[in-house]
Amino acid sequence: MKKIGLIGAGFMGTAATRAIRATRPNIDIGLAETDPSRRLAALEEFSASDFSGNPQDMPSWADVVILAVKPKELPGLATAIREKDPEAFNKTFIVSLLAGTTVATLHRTLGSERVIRMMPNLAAQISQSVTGVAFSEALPEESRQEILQLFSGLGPLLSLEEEQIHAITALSGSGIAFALEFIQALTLGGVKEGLPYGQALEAACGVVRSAANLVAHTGQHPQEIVSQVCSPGGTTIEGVHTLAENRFQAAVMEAVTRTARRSRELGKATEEPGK
Ligand SMILES: NC(=O)C1=CN([C@@H]2O[C@H](COP(=O)(O)OP(=O)(O)OC[C@H]3O[C@@H](n4cnc5c(N)ncnc54)[C@H](OP(=O)(O)O)[C@@H]3O)[C@@H](O)[C@H]2O)C=CC1
Ligand SMILES: O=C(O)[C@@H]1CCC=N1
Repeated sequence: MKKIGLIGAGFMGTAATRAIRATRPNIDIGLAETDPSRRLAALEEFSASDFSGNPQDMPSWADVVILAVKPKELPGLATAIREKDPEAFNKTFIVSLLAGTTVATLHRTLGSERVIRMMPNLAAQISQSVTGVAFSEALPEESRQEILQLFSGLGPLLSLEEEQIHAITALSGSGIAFALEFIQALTLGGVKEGLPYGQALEAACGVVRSAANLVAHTGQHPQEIVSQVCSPGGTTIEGVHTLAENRFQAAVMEAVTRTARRSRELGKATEEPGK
């Protein structure tokens, strides 16, 4: 695969394209973007070909087209392209990053079965996204492997049943924001206790990074490590008690559940545009 097309050079499309370019420096990139300043920035960053005025020509040019517009933009975009070339989307593989939008909706809206759903997060741009992948059943194994290889620069790719994409959206696509909220809260706590903001932020980032690394390197259950930190009658148990009193785990679990629910709602809305 030598050419990729990007429709929607916003936060996520750009992050994914950066990751692919990092592993394949010689790949050709084409893009279509309606926002003029984003278009210029992305054309420059990727030395890309501009398909913004003729997006219907992108699918026959690119080996893979990455769809990275907001879910509500999909019907208008697909109609505009298919009015000019009804077979456009059959000429390439389509990787959709759209939250909620199902493979079945993509089939129907694009008129092609050569579709793949991916749910990355913004850490793709540093090759550290945990990305859920669900393939159209019509896609042969060889094509699946080629796609996984092409997108390997985003970070770990998890092949999932399509229904599980809602969960990975909540945990990873959106979940990175929850982790960042925690980092910010930890930082502000440090500031309240007298640390300068910069040092508190550095400490908070370091602690969260090291906690994740400890779980990965030791293979221990997080709760086991927590119990090693909590000296009887010591400092940590005070903080752990405070988190429990404030229903910290329940709040995070509820955030994941409601986010997954919203992903399902977006899926329904793109199934039945206008609702
Ligand atoms: N942000 C994230 O962390 C993640 C996002 N996603 C998914 O990625 C998709 C993009 O999200 P995100 O990057 O945040 O959104 P952005 O709004 O940052 O980017 C989308 C871009 O697409 C442009 N656009 C809209 N319509 C068209 C069109 N017809 N042709 C070309 N360009 C168009 C928009 O321009 P304009 O502003 O002019 O409309 C905008 O610049 C969404 O579907 C989202 O669900 C998935 C995982 C994580
Ligand atoms: O908030 C959103 O809808 C998108 C999808 C996952 C992350 N951002």
